[in-house]
Amino acid sequence: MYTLIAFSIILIILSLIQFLYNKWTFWSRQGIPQDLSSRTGQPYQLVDPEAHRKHGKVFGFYEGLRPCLSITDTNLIRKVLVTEFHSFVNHRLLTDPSEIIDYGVFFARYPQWKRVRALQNPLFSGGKLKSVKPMIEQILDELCAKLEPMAAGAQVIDMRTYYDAFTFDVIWTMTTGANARAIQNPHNNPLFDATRKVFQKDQEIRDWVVFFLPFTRRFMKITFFDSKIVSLIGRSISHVIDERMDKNIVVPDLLQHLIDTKLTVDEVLGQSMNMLAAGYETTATQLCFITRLLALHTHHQNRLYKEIRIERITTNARDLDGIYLPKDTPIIIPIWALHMDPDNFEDPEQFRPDRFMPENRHLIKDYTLLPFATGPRNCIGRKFAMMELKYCLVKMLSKFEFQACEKTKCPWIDTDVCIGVDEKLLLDRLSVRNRRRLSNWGSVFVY
Ligand code: HEM
Repeated sequence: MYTLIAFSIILIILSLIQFLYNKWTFWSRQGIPQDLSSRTGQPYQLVDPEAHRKHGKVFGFYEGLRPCLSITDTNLIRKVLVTEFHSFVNHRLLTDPSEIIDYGVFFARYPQWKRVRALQNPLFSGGKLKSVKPMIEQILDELCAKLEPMAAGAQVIDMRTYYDAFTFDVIWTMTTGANARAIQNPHNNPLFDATRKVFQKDQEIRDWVVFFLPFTRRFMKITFFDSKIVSLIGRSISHVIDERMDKNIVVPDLLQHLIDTKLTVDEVLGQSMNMLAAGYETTATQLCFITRLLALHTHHQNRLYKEIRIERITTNARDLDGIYLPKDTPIIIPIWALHMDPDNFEDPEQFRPDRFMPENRHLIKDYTLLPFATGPRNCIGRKFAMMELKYCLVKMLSKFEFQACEKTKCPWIDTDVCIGVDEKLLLDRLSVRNRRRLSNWGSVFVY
């Protein structure tokens, strides 16, 4: 009897080893280098370039049992994002269909994605962008007015908060037609606070479950975004919709456009939340990043950037240049590793904005510079974000001078730039103080 039990246990253990061995050799069996180190909780901008330096431009890794492919090979990037787009239409499944944000264009799956994307493209046309310029200018004036007394008073401020407040006020006004007044009141503003928490709270357990044990999510009722926070944001947007319906108010903003396109209420809510999530933290992070670079390289102040990863999953099982990819395999295009590859940019860690000037554009190889991705599913807010960034920087630089101090760190060493999981972004600090020799100019010290 005991012999039988012992034999069964050994058999189960051996089968399990065989099963795991099969799963975790998926890439090596195809001759693709594989990275078995734990990549959990590590900032992408540190692990991605290092792994690509070690394994080359294509390597595989595993999230739990699921094989994922990371690529910086420009030929494969072209295929995934553009020429063979139909096989890689969808983003990775992070949200659950029960979550309202799942209706949003970022999370929507084909063919639903095609419909909601087409409905929203007109919102980012040249004419529409022109119409939101005065709104951005007004919010920028509020930002400068808030910072000016601080610049005059040698006060230490948390500049990350003010950039967050600026981009939040802009996107909230663009979405709902109402100014959330986060710049005026950044520390006691439940809506702003809730939205920041979506990005800054400790996401580790959620990430772990979503990435490694996706099948347990329903059973454990774990959502990718904190449901209490998301429902507070949802209630605020619903309130605006109800008020408009009741009072027959028509405001020419994103929300109205969505209501007019006859989307369901849940779809309207999902799109609005999506815009808020996609349009606020990304742009604020860029502003912090650029401000730090400018502070460290004062000679460039008169005259950008960091990113997230692009992720897609395979629509069906298929072959990509001889690499077999099962259905739903995540393909990761680590933008940071791509931009930091010396094959693409000479001395990538040197801040040389000249390389992006029009006269040098021809030196940039195709598919090596992808801050907003490319192809049919690129960033819908690209032009809007560029306009907002340029306006903000021009205005800030006309009023203030960013100065580095001994605490100023190089952004890619200090800042964890990955989206959604980063608490360290809060440490991005600026202190503002008056510099007499620059007469009425303030100086912004970047930590
Ligand atoms: C500097 C700021 C920004 C950066 C670096 C950025 C970057 C990106 C990237 C890399 C993607 C993924 C594209 C892909 O998977 O191929 C994306 C998607 C998206 N972005 Fe942005 N973005 C920024 C600002 C904005 C703003 C301001 C908005 C809205 C007003 C926005 C809305 C979106 C949406 C809705 C998507 C999903 C598009 C889709 O799936 O069809 N983004 N963004």
